Amino acid sequence: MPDTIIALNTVSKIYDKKTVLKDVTLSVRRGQSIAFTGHNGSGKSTLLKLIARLVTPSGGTITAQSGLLFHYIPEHFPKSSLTARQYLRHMGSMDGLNKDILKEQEERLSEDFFIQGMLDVPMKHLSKGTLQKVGVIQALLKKPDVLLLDEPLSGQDIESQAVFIHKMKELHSEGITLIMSCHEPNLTARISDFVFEIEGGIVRTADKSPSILQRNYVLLFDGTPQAEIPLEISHFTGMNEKNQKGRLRITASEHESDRLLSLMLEKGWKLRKMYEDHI
Ligand SMILES: Nc1ncnc2c1ncn2[C@@H]1O[C@H](COP(=O)(O)OP(=O)(O)OP(=O)(O)O)[C@@H](O)[C@H]1O
Repeated sequence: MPDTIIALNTVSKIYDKKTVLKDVTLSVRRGQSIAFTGHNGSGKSTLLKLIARLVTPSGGTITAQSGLLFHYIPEHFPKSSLTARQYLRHMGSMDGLNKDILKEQEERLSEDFFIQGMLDVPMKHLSKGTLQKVGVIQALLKKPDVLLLDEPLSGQDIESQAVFIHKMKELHSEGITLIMSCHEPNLTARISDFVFEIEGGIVRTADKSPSILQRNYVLLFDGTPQAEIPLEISHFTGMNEKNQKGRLRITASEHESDRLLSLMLEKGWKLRKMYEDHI
């Protein structure tokens, strides 16, 4: 296939005589966003590690276009005494970034993920969700061609998930190839072009249910002193008036919610809560 950058051909992985993955054949094209779902222990992490070349297959072949920069974000980070800032500076300089660019990237990305206040805390004291954000920030200091993420949404609160989904969509639109594992089918449906399910060592395509894609969400925003209501959102039907506490409640379709979130964050609002509208 012309745009194929990674190809797995009848790949298997056996651990201690147990077959975890069997005859996996799939190809990944440049710029695709792919998710693997499956029960605990089904082999999602193993498949990501095989693609990242962190483990070797027991059978079959994995080929990748030469010169691609891969970044892999594990599900669990080692607990380190380094602060997040020290870790990011160290990893960024290993990536060959100069000090000024590194500082600018670190500031911008930590703002995007709302972790500015935690950059000087030793990583051993950070929560799983915050460590995952540090991992994503590190992976984006120098943009990779392929970003592999193991369970990036687990351990994140709803606000962080929304920010994360927004960021992944942005990276996808920039042409970065995204390959992730995820437990949450409604979240994978929002980020991924293709969802694969792993069961009994077999990898097969899973349906992206259309009903998932037509949900409505209620978004509650807190205003900051500079917050303004973006002109572009005047057509949103479920919008109430800014109340005395400077809060705003807006209902948006699944399709519109990412753009709405992006516009509101740009205009100085903070997402307080987001939930599915069942009415
Ligand atoms: N290094 C290893 N040595 C032996 N067995 C392993 C090793 N790594 C993974 N396994 C086994 O392979 C199977 C698949 O593990 P894997 O971590 O890939 O699953 P997963 O789908 O990512 O699970 P989870 O959703 O819990 O993260 C499990 O039975 C696991 O115990």
